[in-house]
Amino acid sequence: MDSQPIIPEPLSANDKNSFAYKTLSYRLPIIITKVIDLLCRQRKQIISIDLKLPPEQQPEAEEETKQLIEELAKLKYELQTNKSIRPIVSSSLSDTQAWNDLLNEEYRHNDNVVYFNVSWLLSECYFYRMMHEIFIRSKYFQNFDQFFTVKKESFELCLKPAEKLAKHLLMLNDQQQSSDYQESTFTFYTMHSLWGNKFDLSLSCGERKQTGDFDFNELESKILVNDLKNFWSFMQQLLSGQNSNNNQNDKKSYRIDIILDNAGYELFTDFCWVEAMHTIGLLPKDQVIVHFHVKCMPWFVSDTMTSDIKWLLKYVNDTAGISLDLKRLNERFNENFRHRQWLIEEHDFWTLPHDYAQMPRVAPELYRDFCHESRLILFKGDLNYRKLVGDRKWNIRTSFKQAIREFQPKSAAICTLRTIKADVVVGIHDDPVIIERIKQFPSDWMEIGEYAVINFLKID
Ligand SMILES: O=P(O)(O)OC[C@H]1O[C@](O)(CO)[C@@H](O)[C@@H]1O
Repeated sequence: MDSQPIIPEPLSANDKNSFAYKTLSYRLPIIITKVIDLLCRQRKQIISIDLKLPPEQQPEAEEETKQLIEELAKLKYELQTNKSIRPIVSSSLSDTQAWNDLLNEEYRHNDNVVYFNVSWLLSECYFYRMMHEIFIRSKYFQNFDQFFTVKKESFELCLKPAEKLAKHLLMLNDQQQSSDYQESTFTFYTMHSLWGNKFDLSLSCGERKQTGDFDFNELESKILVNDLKNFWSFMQQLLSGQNSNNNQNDKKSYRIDIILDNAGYELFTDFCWVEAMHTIGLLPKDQVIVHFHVKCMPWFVSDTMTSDIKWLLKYVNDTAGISLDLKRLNERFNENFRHRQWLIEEHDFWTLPHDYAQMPRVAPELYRDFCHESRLILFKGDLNYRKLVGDRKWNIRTSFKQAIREFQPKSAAICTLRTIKADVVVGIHDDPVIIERIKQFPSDWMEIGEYAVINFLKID
């Protein structure tokens, strides 16, 4: 009899030794306290500068902040006292039905649906969704992004490395397309995009700690699964496949998808990755369309929304004192969007707590596009990785292919670039050297964002 692979249970804060437990007990309360604090201290600036409300509406909006603070404090209390996770009642958002469907499913299987007794994915996503609900229900704060200030300040701290990278990119030689040159450039920009994932502001509870200066030689040994070579071979095949197609009418005939993670410096490195690949001829601009997938609400503190992309482009363009190189590169990004070579896509799926193995069932149109239209799906960051592998208690030796289960888009390659910030990792080969090394790591090595994985998979 064929034995089915055993699917381990999801991570949950019901385990007091888990990072999920720490997250719900300590990190999320700190994050929401900072939002409350922001509304207390900066409500006047938020109302007049961020929301640009006319003077006659400002007193009423200021009054409304009291209500918001009360509701945020209540949400924090409900989390800390392990209250029930209830259906979403009054939202005007398009994801409400999907949320309530999945919660109803949860009530059927679980007779105690409270924060510390559901999967970590469900409790953490629900928390951010309910925080957003508070603002959505308000009169004046519906478009307020409670994390905008920290995202903005975090990028401002990285201007120097951004300028340096821009300078490098502008000097790339678009004529010199030898394979060695392409490979070393590909590696350099992939490393930037990978380690750019350290710029998440949720792990640091909103503290801006990173500076952007990375020593890639030193960091190489911290990449525990490194499928970069396979990723590189695929990029070459992609190009040669296109080149062998002599039919000029087939130009612009393929797309790639990047499931973005954090705004600010990580987003900038992601744009640099694509622009560098365009420049050295690996992703020729006249043949590829890049779909950037963003979140449609403030999410896990620093996740990218459409407004963050617009802010970045405008900020670099408008701010005096920023280097000419960075401004010129930014103009190229702008042009890519203007010419629709780069597209921004929003979908509710990315802010639902679903494991990506459920995508074929719950977001069939998205999955269909991935299967039929896309050549490469690049997943950035920790949360995307958690969702790909179902946020389950996998043995670290489990293969990536097994861990992603039903998420197997035919014809597209999948790549993840992730710094490890949650206690789930797969694909660590039985290499005794790596296993020995891991034994020497600090006990919280999966929680600190100091180690990384690059998984690459092409399903044929
Ligand atoms: O921005 P990323 O890389 O998805 O990280 C998200 C963060 O959220 C969590 O997944 C949960 O809080 C952390 O483990 C991680 O720090």
